[in-house]
Amino acid sequence: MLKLEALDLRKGTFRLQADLEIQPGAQVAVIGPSGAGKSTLLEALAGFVPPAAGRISWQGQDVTGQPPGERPVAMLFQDGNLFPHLTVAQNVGLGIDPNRRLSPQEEARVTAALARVGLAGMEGRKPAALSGGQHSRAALARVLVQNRALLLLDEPFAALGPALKSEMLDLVSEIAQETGATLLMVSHDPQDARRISREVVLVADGRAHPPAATASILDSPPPALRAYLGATPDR
Ligand SMILES: Nc1ncnc2c1ncn2[C@@H]1O[C@H](COP(=O)(O)OP(=O)(O)OP(=O)(O)O)[C@@H](O)[C@H]1O
Repeated sequence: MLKLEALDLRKGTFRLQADLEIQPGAQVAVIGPSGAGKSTLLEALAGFVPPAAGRISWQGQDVTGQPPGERPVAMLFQDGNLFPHLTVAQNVGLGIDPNRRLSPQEEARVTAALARVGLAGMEGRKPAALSGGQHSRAALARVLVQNRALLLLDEPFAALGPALKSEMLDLVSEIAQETGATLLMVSHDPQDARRISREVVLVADGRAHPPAATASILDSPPPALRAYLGATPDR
């Protein structure tokens, strides 16, 4: 499991604390008011924000001091971050080797990942020749080839229209189930949480709270979430 013990994260005067556990294979939505620390939490899990105190462990192994590349973590960002001068296959290959020197087996992994996300035959295209949804799929393939146990998604599909977003969420959820990966997804849309997550980590009031059942937290939100949800078109 993913275990955060007395974790204390700082960014300037901002402070976020966390004491929680997430079971392997869980698909958890991370929700909370703007500026509450959702991205900070994911950045700390990925190794980009060294904690001021506390411990992060995965399957009993302390990863608190591990550099990002050595953690069992792959992260998908909102803009997908594809390099415009590289082909789709080259962009995905970066997930395996930043220098893009791939063995034939690794090339085959890239091809398989592209097929899995519905981009078979588009290996040689440049990102400019992809639609928004295809862009997201390529970015997801790059995460897939990394074969990491923890997938962190920071509002990855916010720029897509509702139908496309639902399609991508379902694809991510299916892939996570197939690979057994544990999924943490920041979202501003409660419907995203309802769609793929049975559990929610609420980040509010300086704390990332232990996972709670999605339906119960969204149906009767705690005060810290109520005002924020009131502004969203959930109900
Ligand atoms: N470099 C920094 N120095 C000081 N404070 C920072 C820095 N970066 C972010 N913060 C503050 O840290 C807090 C948490 O930011 P974070 O991006 O994690 O929030 P969030 O919940 O992801 O917000 P949003 O939903 O708006 O994306 C915010 O109040 C922000 O102003």
